Amino acid sequence: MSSPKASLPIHTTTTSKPSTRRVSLELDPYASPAEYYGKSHGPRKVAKSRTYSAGNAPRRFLINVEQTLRDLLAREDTDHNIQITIEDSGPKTIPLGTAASGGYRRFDVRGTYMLSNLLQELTLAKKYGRKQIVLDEARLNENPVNRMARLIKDQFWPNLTRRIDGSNIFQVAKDPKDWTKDPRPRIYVPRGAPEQYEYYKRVAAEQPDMRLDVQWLAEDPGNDEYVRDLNAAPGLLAIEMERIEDTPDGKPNFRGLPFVVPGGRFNELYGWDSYMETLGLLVNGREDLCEAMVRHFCFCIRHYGKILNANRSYYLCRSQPPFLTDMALRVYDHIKHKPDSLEFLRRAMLAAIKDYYSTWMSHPRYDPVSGLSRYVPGGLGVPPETEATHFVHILTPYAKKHNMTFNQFVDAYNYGHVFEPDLDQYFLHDRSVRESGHDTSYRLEKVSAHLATVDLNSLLYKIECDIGRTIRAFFGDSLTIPPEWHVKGHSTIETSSNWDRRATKRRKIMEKLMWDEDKGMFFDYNTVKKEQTGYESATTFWAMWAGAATPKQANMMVQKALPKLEVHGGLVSGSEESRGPVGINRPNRQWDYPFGWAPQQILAWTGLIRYGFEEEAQRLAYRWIYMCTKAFVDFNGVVVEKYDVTRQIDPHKVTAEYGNQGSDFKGVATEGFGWVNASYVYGLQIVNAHMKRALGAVTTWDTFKKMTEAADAEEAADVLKKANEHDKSAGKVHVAEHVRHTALTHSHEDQTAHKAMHGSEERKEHHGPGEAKAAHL
Ligand SMILES: OC[C@H]1O[C@H](O[C@H]2O[C@H](CO)[C@@H](O)[C@H](O)[C@H]2O)[C@H](O)[C@@H](O)[C@@H]1O
Ligand SMILES: [Ca+2]
Repeated sequence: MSSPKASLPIHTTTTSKPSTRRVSLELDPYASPAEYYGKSHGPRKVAKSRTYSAGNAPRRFLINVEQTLRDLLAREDTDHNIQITIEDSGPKTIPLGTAASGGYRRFDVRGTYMLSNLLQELTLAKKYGRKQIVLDEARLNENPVNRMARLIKDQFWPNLTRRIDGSNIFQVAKDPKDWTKDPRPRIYVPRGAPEQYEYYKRVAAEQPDMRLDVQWLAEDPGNDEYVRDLNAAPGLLAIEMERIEDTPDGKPNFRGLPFVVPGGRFNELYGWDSYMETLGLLVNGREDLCEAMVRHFCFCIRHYGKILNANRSYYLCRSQPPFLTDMALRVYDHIKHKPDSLEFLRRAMLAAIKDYYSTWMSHPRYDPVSGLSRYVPGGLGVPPETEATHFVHILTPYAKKHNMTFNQFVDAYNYGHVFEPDLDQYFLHDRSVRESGHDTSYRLEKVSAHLATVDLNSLLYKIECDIGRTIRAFFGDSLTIPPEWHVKGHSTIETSSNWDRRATKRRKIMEKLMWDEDKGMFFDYNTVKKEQTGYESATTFWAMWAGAATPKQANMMVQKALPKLEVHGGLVSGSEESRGPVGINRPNRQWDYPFGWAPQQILAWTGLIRYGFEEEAQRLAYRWIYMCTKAFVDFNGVVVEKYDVTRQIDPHKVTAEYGNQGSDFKGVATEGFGWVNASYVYGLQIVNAHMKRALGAVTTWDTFKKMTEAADAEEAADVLKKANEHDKSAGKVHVAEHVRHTALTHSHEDQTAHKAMHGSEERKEHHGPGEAKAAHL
C-alpha cells in the first residue's frame, strides 16, 4: 500500500488562537460530489466556517485514488462484483493515511458500511478525474439515514433528470427496449406542434451523423393498427418544450422541459412514476421539476389524448394510473407565489377534465352497467416492449399448432394472418395489466380488462373531488372550457356541483359493489361476472388515500386488512393466500406477495394519516425506511425498484420477472430508483424525531418498539413511585390507578385497543386534522 506524500492545498485553515480554538474555513464534508470532488480539490471555494476545540478536529484521509481503489477491491470485494457488501468475506478493514500527518500516520477504516462508503467515494472521485483527495472521515461514517437522504437529493435526482431537445436527442432517443435491426434516434411530433417539427428537422439537418429521424404523427394517433405499424420504427414522442432565444441566424429555438425518469436505464417520461417522484421532489425543494412534469402531462393529454404509460410510440394506446389533479394541486401549493401559478392550475385542471371524459369515462374503459371504470387500453398483438422471453410459454404452443417458428407466428398473429381469439383475450388483459401499472400480478392476470379495480376507481373519485373543489375554490365555481380542451358531448362550462355529484355516486357504487364488511376490505369488482374477486391487495388502502372510505370503513381496514398485509418491511402487495402457490409452472409475479412497492407504501401512509391513524402510518413508514436503510448499509448503498418485504437480510434481491432495477452498479449507485427515492424522503416526514434517530442506528421496528415500551414503563414506574409517595403524604389512594392507565395507553397495543373501542367517535374527531396533515404531506 503506498502512502501518498504529496500535500494538497485542500483545507485552508486560519487560526486566531492556535492553542485553544481553530476556525476552519473549509468545504462542507457533506457537499455534493460535484462540489466535493469537482471544485474542492482545485482552488478551494470557502463554505461554512466551523469552530473546533483543540485536538478535536475531524479526521481526514489523504488518499491516492487509483491505488487505494485497487487495494480496497483486492482485499474486500471477494465476490468480484465491484461492490462491498456483507456477502464479501475480506478482512473488513483497511488502513488509510491521515491528512494531518501528510499520509504518514495510519488509521483503520472498518466494517462493511464504512468500507463500502469508501469504495463509493473513491469511485466518484475517479469519475471527477481526481488522482489524490483529502477525504473527510465524516463522509464514511455518516448516519446512514442522512447519507441516503443526502444522496437522493444531491445525486439521484440530478442523475435521473432528463430533457429532450437537440442538445441530447442522440442519447435520450436511445431505447434499451428497441427490438429493431437498426436502432436509431427517432422522434414523432404531433400535428398540433409544428414548431417542434421544424425545430427537430433543423437539428437533424445540422447534425446528419446523428441519423435523427423526424416524423409527423398521424392526426388520430390512438388508432390500433397505426400504433402496431409504428412498431417497425419505434421512437420517442415529443413532449413539452420552452421557447428560448433565437439562433444566431434568427431561427426559433427551443429547449426541452426537464423531467425525472423512473430509473437509470430509462430515457422517457412515465405516468405514475412521475407522480410518486413528485412527492419526494417537493420535499427536496425541486418544484421546478414537478411543475415541468405537470406541463408535460398537459401536452400529452392535448396531443395524444391521454397521459401516456411513457412517451414512446409503442405506448400510444396506453395510459397509467391517473394522479394529475393531486399532483397539480401539490405543485400549485409550492409555486402559488408565482404570478402565473393560477394559470398553471387552470391548465392542469382543463387537461385533467379532458382526460377524465375521453380516457377514463369513455368506451371501453367506462362500464355503463356498473358505473365504474376499468383499465382497457387499445392495441393489437404482442406488446413489443416486454422482455423477449416474456411470452414464450404462452405463444410457443400456438407457433407449433400453426407449424411456424416463434417469430413467424408473432408476425402472423400481430398482422392478423392467423386468428386466435383466446390469444386476443389474453393480450387484452395483458395490456390492461400494463396500463394498471401493476405489471404483472395474479390479481389481474387473464382478467384485468374486466375488473373495475379499487385502485382506479379510488383515483377517479379523488379526481372528481379535486376538480369540484378546485373549480369552487379557485375559479369562482365556473370554469370555461376552451375549444382545444373541449370533449364533444360535454359542457363548455364546468361547475363544482356536477363533480360533487359524480364523486358521491362513485363512492356509493364502490361501497355497494366493492366493499366487504366482514373482511374489512375493498375488493376489485368483475364487471362481466358481476362479483368481487376477493383478492386481498394493498390497493384497498387507496380508498383511504382518496377519501372514498367512510371513517367506519377506514377503521375496519386498519383492524382487519392491515394485519393481513403488514410484514417486516412495510406493506406487501397482496396476501400470500390470495396469490396462491407458486413454483416452476406458476412463477412469482412482481406485484404480488412477497414484494412491496413504494407507491403502495406512500398511498397507505397518506391514507392512514388522512383518517387519523398516524401511529399506524408511522409504524409502516418506519418498517419501510428501516428495510431500505438496512439494504443501503449492507449492500454498498443499493436502492432498488422494489423489495421483497418479507426478507430481512437482503430484501433488494428480487428475481421475479424483470429482475430488479437499480442493483446492477459498479462501485457506486448513482440514481437509486425514482419512486423509492421519493418514498424515503417523503416517509422521513412521517416518522418522528425519535424514530429517525433509531433508524439512523439501523434499529428494527420490533427492537424500537420494545425500547419505547420499556422507556414508557420506566417513566410510568417513576411517575407511579412519585405519585405513591405523594399519596402517602396526602392520604389519596386512586392516583396510582390513573397513572397505570396512562402508562398502558402509551403502548401501541393498548392504543390500538383503545381505538377499536372508541373508533368511530375518534375517527370523527381526527378526520379534520388528519386530513389537513395528509394534505400537507
Ligand atoms: O417493459 C415491461 C414493462 O415495463 C414498465 O413497467 C414497470 O416499470 C414502470 C416504470 O417504473 C412502472 O411504471 C410500472 O409500474 C412497472 O411495472 C412499463 O410501464 C410497462 O408498460 C412495460 O410493459
Ligand atoms: Ca462484492
